[in-house]
Amino acid sequence: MTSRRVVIALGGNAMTGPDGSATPSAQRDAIREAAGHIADVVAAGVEVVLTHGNGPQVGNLLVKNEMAAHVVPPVPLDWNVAQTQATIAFTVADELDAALAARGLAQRTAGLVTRTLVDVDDPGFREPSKPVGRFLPREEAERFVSLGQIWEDRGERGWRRVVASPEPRSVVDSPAIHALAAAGFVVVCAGGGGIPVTDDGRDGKGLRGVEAVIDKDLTAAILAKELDADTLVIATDVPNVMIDFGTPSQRPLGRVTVAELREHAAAGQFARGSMGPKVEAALRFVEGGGSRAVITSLEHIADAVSGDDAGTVVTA
Ligand SMILES: Nc1ncnc2c1ncn2[C@@H]1O[C@H](COP(=O)(O)OP(=O)(O)O)[C@@H](O)[C@H]1O
Ligand SMILES: NC(=O)OP(=O)(O)O
Repeated sequence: MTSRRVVIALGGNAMTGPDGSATPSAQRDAIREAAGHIADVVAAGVEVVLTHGNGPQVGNLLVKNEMAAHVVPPVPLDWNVAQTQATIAFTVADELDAALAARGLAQRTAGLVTRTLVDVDDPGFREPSKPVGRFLPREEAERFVSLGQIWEDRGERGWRRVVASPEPRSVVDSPAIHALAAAGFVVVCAGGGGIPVTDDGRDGKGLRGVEAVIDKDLTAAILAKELDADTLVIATDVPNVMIDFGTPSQRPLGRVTVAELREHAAAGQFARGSMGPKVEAALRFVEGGGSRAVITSLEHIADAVSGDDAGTVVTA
């Protein structure tokens, strides 16, 4: 099977190196590796629209802002999201253009600063849930909690700061993404779930950025639907979604229907803040009329696009 248009969502694991370090060189190396796999998909004749996470990067920018607040004016979180889109998109463009050229392809990459519409009264503003930035040991995290920040125990790797994360409603810049893809560009867009904007409370004066970080997998599901993609690929660091993850009875899910996967989700199989949103995004895309969604690791994405034998494949 060959797909006409595919949306690929790159997870943080694919962009920051094996230990989660977000140094420029670790990011560059990880993106170079990802670019090779994405170029293989393009080389198979598929139109690719690429989106990506920004959790580590936006959390780090937030810290820089706060630390330098007495020296230069701090900027709001939505500005930080925009800045991560720019940095990641240009890095992906460099690496992907090189990988495309190495495969003899004339196609080029275009990055687009992208806004995502959210509701101003979304409960996600009142109950922060999106993990960003670095992991810290509990004692260090508690120091920041005492300063008013919200941190959460993320298990083995330590504690992580969480910020507001409203539900994405629509991707404001979808028409521009569609135009660039139709013109033959591999488009990098809606990074970090998109810059959250609302159209409420401005008396018809247009959109306004709001301080939050949207889940990129949930935005990817909307983007794939709005672009009429036939497949949504969510690329992370595990080849399959697992049932009973991390226990002796763990087993990989291969092909699965939305009804089966909804049952597993309702039974609490998928962790909030990691596999949970990926599964939810896959379900929403297929339930919304998309033909299939695949959750798999980077090295399997070309196989996941060309057939049904790689990764966890969700169909109606
Ligand atoms: N049921 C599950 N099946 C597979 N992986 C799971 C499951 N539950 C939690 N995970 C964890 O989810 C991780 C992927 O989520 P996350 O780290 O947020 O990905 P990314 O940064 O690539 O978007 C895996 O590395 C794995 O540790
Ligand atoms: N914005 C977002 O979902 O980023 P991560 O995928 O890096 O968590």
